[in-house]
Amino acid sequence: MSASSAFALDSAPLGRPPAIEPARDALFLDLDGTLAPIAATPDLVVLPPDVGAALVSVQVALDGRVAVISGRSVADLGRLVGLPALYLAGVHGLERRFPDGRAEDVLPSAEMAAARGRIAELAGREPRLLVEDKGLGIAVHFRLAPDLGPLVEREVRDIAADAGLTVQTGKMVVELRQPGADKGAAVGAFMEVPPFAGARPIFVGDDDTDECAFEAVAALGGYGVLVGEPRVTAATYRLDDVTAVGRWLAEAAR
Ligand SMILES: O=P(O)(O)OC[C@H]1O[C@H](O[C@H]2O[C@H](CO)[C@@H](O)[C@H](O)[C@H]2O)[C@H](O)[C@@H](O)[C@@H]1O
Repeated sequence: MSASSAFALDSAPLGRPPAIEPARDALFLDLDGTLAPIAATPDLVVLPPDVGAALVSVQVALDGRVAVISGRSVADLGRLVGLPALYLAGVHGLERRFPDGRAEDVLPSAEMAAARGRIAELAGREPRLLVEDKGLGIAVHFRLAPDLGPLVEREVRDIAADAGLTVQTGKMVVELRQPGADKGAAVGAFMEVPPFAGARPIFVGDDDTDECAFEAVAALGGYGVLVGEPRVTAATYRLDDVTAVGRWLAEAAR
């Protein structure tokens, strides 16, 4: 995050975002921790029914200018969200999907294939770790073994440095992914084409990986909404939790 966009929390607490303006806004939404509460493992996550309903209504209200931008793979997002008309970016922006089925993905690299073997070796040594292979990225989850966090971070950083890959830290997870995109770039790419071009972008997210997207929307004349506890962030507003996100989305559709 650039120093100019970081907020000193004690001097500038973030307020609730204003109402979405359906004729003007485009929405970019993170999934875990934003549209769905954090769970012990990725496969236990479900979209709360009220959030799912709000997502459908806001998509109609905004004439389709709604995208989910996540660290998960687009295949996983499709399964979790199940809305065919939704725009998707997966693996932190390395994959993009359009409602007409078009795909814009970074090509898999040999470096990623080599790193996969070393991650498997780490997981073999530490069976309490959970490895989520997303193709263009691999997440090593230590939520079920928090004491392994420092070891995971050290080893994943070593593997990434050797292979020229990118490290992404998150909530009880360290991820390795191919370079070439991030969530900010994914937002920027969607904003260049219809139906997003010309709209005011809003990004809603909870995690470290969302900060570059908060910066991207601010640079395009929009704003970011941080979900969760106050912290230093490039977002302009804040909502407490997934329930508050669902309510705020539902208000736009009334
Ligand atoms: O960009 P997001 O949609 O927020 O995805 C970020 C990562 O989310 C998932 O992991 C996180 O959520 C899990 C389920 O609540 C939780 O068990 C884990 O500890 C969190 O890190 C997902 O599994 C990752 O692939 C995403 O990159």
